[in-house]
Amino acid sequence: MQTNARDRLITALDMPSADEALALVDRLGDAVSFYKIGMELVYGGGGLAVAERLVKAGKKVFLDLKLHDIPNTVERATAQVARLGVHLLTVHGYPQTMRAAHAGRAGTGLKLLAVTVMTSYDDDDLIAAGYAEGVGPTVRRRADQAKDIGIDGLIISPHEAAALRAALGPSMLLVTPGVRPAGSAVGDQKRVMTPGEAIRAGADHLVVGRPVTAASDPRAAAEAIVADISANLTA
Ligand SMILES: O=c1ccn([C@@H]2O[C@H](COP(=O)(O)O)[C@@H](O)[C@H]2O)c(=O)[nH]1
Repeated sequence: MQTNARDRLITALDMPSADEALALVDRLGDAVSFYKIGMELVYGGGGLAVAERLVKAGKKVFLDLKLHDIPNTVERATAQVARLGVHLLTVHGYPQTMRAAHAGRAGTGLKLLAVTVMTSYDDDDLIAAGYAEGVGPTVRRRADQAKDIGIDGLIISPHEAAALRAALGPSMLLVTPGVRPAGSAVGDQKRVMTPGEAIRAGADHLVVGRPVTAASDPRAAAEAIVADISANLTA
């Protein structure tokens, strides 16, 4: 588990271009030590180069590609991602996919996170997608399967963190998007908590995008989140 409050915050660099992403990184300076790079920046061009540049600059990088394909493709793609030197990679929490990614990262330092149920989903969304069990049991099933396969951590919402921490123990990394500082817009997220609540629930890392990237003063927004994390780590 990470004890440094600043390293608990992962800022999502959801930006359309490498230039805009790097300008934000400059603005955030030492307020942010851990970045998430996802589909927008990768598909917009330059996301993987930004990832390598951040790693060289001493930042931690989480590549949020949410891999899901046939096992051969997932295994080989994971092995390629491991060559970038990033710290974390997401794959969807399906057993076949998780096993393939686990094989693909063998012998590397890359850690894998399994996406359980997207934080923009509630029970009705899952049922509409054909999963009649709802959020809680589906997250738990995927979490247990991930642990059995040897996956390092989970993408969950803060709402599931306390129960999973109790069930899975301290070594499973619990990474929670769906984090909103008090008073900030929830947007398309449905299972949310504040940074302090998420930390108290047992999350290791909080993923925060728009509350930082869309803030008029992103550095101040990041510092306020780190302060909330810090206050609740020591409480
Ligand atoms: O279940 C999930 C999985 C991934 N995400 C990603 O986290 C950030 C959240 O951004 P906000 O702007 O703070 O909502 C974003 O990059 C998502 O792709 C998630 O939200 N939920």
